[in-house]
Amino acid sequence: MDEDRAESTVPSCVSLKSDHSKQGLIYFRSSEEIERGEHILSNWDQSAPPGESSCSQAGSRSGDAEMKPKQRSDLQELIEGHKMSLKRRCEHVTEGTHEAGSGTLLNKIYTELYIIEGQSEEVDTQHEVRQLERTSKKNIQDTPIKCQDIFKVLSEQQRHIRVVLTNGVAGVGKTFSVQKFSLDWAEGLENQDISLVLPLSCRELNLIRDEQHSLLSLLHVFHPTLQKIRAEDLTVWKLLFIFDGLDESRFSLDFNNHQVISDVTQVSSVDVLLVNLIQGNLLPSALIWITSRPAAAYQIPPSCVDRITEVRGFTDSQKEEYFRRRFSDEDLSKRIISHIKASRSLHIMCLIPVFCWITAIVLEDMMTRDQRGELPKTLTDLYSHFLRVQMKRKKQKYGGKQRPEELTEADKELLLKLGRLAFEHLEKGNIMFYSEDLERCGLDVSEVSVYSGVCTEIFKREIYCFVHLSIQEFLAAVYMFHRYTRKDTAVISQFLKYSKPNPFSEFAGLFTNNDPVTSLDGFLRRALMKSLKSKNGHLDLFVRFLHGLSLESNQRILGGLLDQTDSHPETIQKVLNNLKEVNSDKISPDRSINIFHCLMEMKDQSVHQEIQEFLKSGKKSQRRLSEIHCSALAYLLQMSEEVLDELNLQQYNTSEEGRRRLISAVRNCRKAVLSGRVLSKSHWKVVASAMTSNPSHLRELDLSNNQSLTDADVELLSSAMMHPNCRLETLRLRHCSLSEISCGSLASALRSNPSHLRVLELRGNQLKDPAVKLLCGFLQDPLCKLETLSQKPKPASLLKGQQVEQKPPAEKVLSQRKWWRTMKLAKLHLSSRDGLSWSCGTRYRPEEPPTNKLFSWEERALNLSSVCLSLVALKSNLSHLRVLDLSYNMLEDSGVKRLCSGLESPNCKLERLRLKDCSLSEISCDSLASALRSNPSHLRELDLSQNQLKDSGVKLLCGVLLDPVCKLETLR
Ligand SMILES: Nc1ncnc2c1ncn2[C@@H]1O[C@H](COP(=O)(O)OP(=O)(O)OP(=O)(O)O)[C@@H](O)[C@H]1O
Repeated sequence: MDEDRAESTVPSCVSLKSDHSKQGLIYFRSSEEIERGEHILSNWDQSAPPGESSCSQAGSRSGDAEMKPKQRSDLQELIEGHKMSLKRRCEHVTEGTHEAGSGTLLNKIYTELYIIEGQSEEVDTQHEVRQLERTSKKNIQDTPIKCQDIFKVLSEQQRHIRVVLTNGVAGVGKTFSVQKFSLDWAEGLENQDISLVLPLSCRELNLIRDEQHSLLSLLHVFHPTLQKIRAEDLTVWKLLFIFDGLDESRFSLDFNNHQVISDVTQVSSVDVLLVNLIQGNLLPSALIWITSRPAAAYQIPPSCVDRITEVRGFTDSQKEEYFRRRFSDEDLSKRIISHIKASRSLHIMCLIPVFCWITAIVLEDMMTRDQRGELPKTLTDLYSHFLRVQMKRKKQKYGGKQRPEELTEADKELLLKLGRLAFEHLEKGNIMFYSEDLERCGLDVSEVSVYSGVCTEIFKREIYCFVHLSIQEFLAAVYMFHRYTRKDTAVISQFLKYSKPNPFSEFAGLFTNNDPVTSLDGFLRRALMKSLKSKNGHLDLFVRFLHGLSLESNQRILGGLLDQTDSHPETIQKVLNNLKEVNSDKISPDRSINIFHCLMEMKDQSVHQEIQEFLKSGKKSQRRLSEIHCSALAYLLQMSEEVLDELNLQQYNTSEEGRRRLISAVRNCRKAVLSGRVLSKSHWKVVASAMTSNPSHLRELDLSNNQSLTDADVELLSSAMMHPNCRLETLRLRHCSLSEISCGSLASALRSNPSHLRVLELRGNQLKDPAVKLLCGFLQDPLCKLETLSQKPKPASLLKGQQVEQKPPAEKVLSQRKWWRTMKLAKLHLSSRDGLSWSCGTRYRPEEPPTNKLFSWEERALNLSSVCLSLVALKSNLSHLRVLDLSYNMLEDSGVKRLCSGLESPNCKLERLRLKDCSLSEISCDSLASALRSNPSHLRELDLSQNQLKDSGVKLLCGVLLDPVCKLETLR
């Protein structure tokens, strides 16, 4: 691929530009092709479907009419010449393993990719490998789209698609898709309504980022076959510009503040031309396709994009097809496929095509030449073999006296320099580097290219980066492990510096003056701790490899690159024990899962087997699980094809830390009960990611009794609720001490995404009026179909009496004011909600008797809110409220009077009203009587028991009962 790309790099283009005789060669084509070109051009001119492109209608005809026959045939020749050139560039791919110039045919190895419309969340913030582990399952809700249909309108809802943004992690097949699309077009197979497909790699555009160009001259530079194209041709043709690899661009796109350019001959910088093209100022009818790794895609404002797609890599069947296509030897491909299927981590990783390529290289080499060796089962095995095969190829290519497996000192030096580069940039989170960076690590750019057997396969051109992040991580681990074996204290302590000399730390003594280098188990333990503290997991794979490299068997594969270490069985056992016992409190459960992966890299299967047995056994709650068991279980549950019905942390017999480690499994369950735990931000982040993942299975979440839930945590969960992927229907937040700020967050979530949440339980939160008022906001939603509005009863004795009477007059005034404020709110908010059980009162719990004044004051405030909420529901013209139970609340007569204004509303369909023990007097009976008379048709049950109604009050009610229209059946 790189060799083919070279044809389009500036140096080669420049030489073609200055030597026009070469163009004659390039433009050579057969007469059939010219004929076909004529046909295509006239076809497009006359029959482009209406609405496909404004330029294809108006522009082409006017241009066509004015065109002289000679001009026309020149243009057709130009298009045909471009097609031939593009075909030549795209039909071969060089995947690194091939000798220069002998690329494989793209069509031979190209395997259909799984591309979807839309994109998954999180992809940019999480480590890509772990991301893949999670997204490896196909989502039935995804809309797959074929590469060649990327600009096609596929449903009636869609309008003309002009700008497409395709996301995808490194090595997932974005460039291959671009190449396949271009080849199919150039061969006349697909998308023939497009006159010119113009791929422009962002990596190559970097080379002219300091130059000034017009769009026309830019095309001349990168597509020399189009030298003769004129400005007016560009405006009448249907063009497709493909900007491949936005993440590699070194220019920044400013969509807000830039020079507006609408003329293809106007000169400016590349970034300005790009922005104008994307915004449609320049060639508004041209189609634009941008591909990018997700982390860079944010540069394009969503308003400019008509369709987002994501290349997800290979599905399980596509993985198999890849290997079948790759090897003509059927038996070999069968053996490779069955080996991959037998190893879960390899199988998951093969979701990424570039990983399939690495696997194919290694397994082909081992299965065809080296029949004796054990086939790789872990990632460290595989990557060690990958490096070995690369070195072997280099030897075969350049010759040498020693056996291909043996490394010369120069080889070792080069690999370790590469390792240093990989390591230093990994620490900084960099995946791309420039020649200055190479030089800093003692790497000479020309030296790198001489070692093409190793380096051209590892590096891409121009800007340097490793073919895949995992290769960078592997080389970095090799480097760090080598430093460890050489007792390089400076580098090691620099790396592990976060917990340097603390005499009380668990690592005390590891770095003493007398013994400056740690033991293997101490070194690995500290590296693990460092990776566990990483926010985004950028050292996860690196530390997995470090553990894998501690095994002698892996060191051997690398043919003397690493000095043998103190890896005798006792030390290894110590490392394994450390992994099983490491304390990862306050660490993200996702990070903790990596501890289990480290065990697997060290080929310790015990924990995995024990958890498999645990899953098979029926007595799950009896078996005691250690923390590492919990991480393994969390991983297996998360990866399971089956979605778990319920994850209830309380049901597992383990420590608190063990329970916290299980939280990652929340991503693959329908109901999660995480109540009563002390959880930190990292845990809530996992819950939020479960709510927003694609697909999100979570329907019910019980977080009750989580006193550690902060406002920031509620905000995090609320914004997850606003996410379009979130399908949460029930959220229980009982006794979480929610503040007004938290209620504000919840309210805005409910308002912005009202369609899924049916049940919100806030009981026991001592919410005050302002908090309830905030929550009232979501009742405005016309979709809301509230059916039950209830406050949990509390013993009357606790609310009656002195506390209320003791309330100072000032508080009473305040209460009145609050009341009126909320009353106003009631007029504003007309709403209802289906199936939503609303409880916002405090529930009496014997262990917390409300003895202080504040408690009763809060109770009172709550009652006011309850009345308001009731009014809102009762008066709503969409009201579905049938049962209203406000028993045991200090409503008093004034509260009932206001409530009755709701009952009198013609919209009110209330059937049961319960006002038991609400401190009501005969005055309330008067209000209720007139309400019942004015709206007598619905109320069937009225409970006024345990109130001081007196005879006069009962008499008033009896008057209503005599009314023939009264439907009241039960009066208590
Ligand atoms: N559809 C495919 N069929 C066969 N092999 C593929 C396919 N897609 C990708 N590959 C393999 O994966 C490698 C990487 O693919 P590609 O360069 O297209 O990835 P990318 O998404 O552009 O990555 P990056 O973001 O790193 O540029 C290719 O060199 C090839 O070996």
